[in-house]
Amino acid sequence: MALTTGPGGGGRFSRLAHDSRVATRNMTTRRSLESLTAEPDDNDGTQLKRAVGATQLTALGIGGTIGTGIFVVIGEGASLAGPAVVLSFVLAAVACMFSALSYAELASSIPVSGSAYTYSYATLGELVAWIIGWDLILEYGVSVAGIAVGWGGNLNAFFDNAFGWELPTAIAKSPEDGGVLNLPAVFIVLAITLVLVLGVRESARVNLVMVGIKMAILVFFIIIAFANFSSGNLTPFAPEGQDGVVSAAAVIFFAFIGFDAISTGSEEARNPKRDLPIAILASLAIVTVFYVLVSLGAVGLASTDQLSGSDAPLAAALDDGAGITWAAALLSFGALIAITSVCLVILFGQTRIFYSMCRDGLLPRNLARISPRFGTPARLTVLLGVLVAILAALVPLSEIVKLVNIGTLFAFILVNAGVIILKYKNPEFPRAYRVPLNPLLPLIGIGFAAYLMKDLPGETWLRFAVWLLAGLVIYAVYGYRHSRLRTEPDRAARPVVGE
Ligand SMILES: NC(=[NH2+])NCCC[C@H](N)C(=O)O
Repeated sequence: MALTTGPGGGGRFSRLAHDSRVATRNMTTRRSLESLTAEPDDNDGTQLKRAVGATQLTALGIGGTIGTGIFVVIGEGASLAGPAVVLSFVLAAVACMFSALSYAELASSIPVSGSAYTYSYATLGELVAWIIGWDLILEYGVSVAGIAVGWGGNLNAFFDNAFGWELPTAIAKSPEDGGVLNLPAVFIVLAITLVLVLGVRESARVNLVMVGIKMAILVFFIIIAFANFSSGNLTPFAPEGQDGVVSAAAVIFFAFIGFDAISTGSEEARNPKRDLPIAILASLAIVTVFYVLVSLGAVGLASTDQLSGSDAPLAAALDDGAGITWAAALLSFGALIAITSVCLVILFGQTRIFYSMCRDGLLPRNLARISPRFGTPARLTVLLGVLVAILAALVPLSEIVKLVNIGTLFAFILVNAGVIILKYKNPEFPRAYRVPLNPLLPLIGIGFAAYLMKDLPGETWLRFAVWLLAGLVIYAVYGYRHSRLRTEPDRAARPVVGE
């Protein structure tokens, strides 16, 4: 699976064999679709094994998705929407569905790693590719910081429920939440960074086990919740009305991000054209069923105040709501495992995307150098790990969630646009899976993403604008001039390894 091989994967290097016709000095320079998808013409010994089937890809999607959102962010959703947070989950799922169709089409048609960054290099040109790559750094890198903060909250819930003891606030919360720094969040990020540097051989089977634990814990929660369901908790159902439901959906959206990470495993898929669409759509469907049942159980088990006042709302629902402390301890332990796996998958995905951008020359290429000792891009992994750890130490979760959401919704818009562009500009390009009713469904996908984006607060928009602006400046002073597609058209396809 994605994590069993070196980042960037070897196969794509040769597959990106450069098409010199596109090497114009132009920011709309595109990679040709044919060169992206052609079979490799040389063998450098790093060809990824196409060994992963639909089930394991689906597990990768679920593995990268179920985590902080359902275990933690549900609390903020409940504070915005009340028990109607269940409807927010449904709304966020529907919004994702349309974009998932577009991801399915692009992932099956351009089954190389790099996800939306690669797709937009092919369909929308280099400038847009850079913007989306920079945006994906936000989506992946920054979200790992958020996920780590959620991990810390569940660690404390576990200590509390299992031993009746908690880490002091000063070292367990960000300054904005009344602490000094969030040490558990730093710990988990650095631990995962270390594992990634050492060369994580996270096999598809190990991922399957983690996903199994996650799902078992959630089934356990659903059973206990429905057995202790008290319908009195459901009133008033939607205290903030429709606005509350939509604002909560814009935040809850975070829980659904991750099915897109399947596209980073594209190169390892045995039968990408068939299996990628299946895995993307199936994992979203399975996750949705779980989320709706879990959120319904949670709002039946505990009051809105109990859910929204906790760093680990599901554990709090079992403890404060139903008074079953041992179940709360078990749940927070399960949450730790669940969130660890999301963290690992997403930080890995981040190093892979960053690596692709370095390799393409849009970021410094020497950062992408592979450590001969570990066989991983150690330098880049440590750099990213340290940056993410600093962020995790200081920033409160709810800020990170909103920033990640706006970035991801923006990526969804570009992916939907890519599908529409592919239909008109490259109509004859072979596609194994096509979004039905193109351009209608991708347009609906864009509409939903914009709808949720507009519900995020003004300061989130401001932070996002600053992020994009910083990205444009970096592209202007660095990426535009160092892009390999432009500077070394003939070598752009080669790996950085051994340089
Ligand atoms: N590509 C990403 N940003 N993934 C973040 C996944 C977050 C995940 N859905 C969670 O609730 O924990």
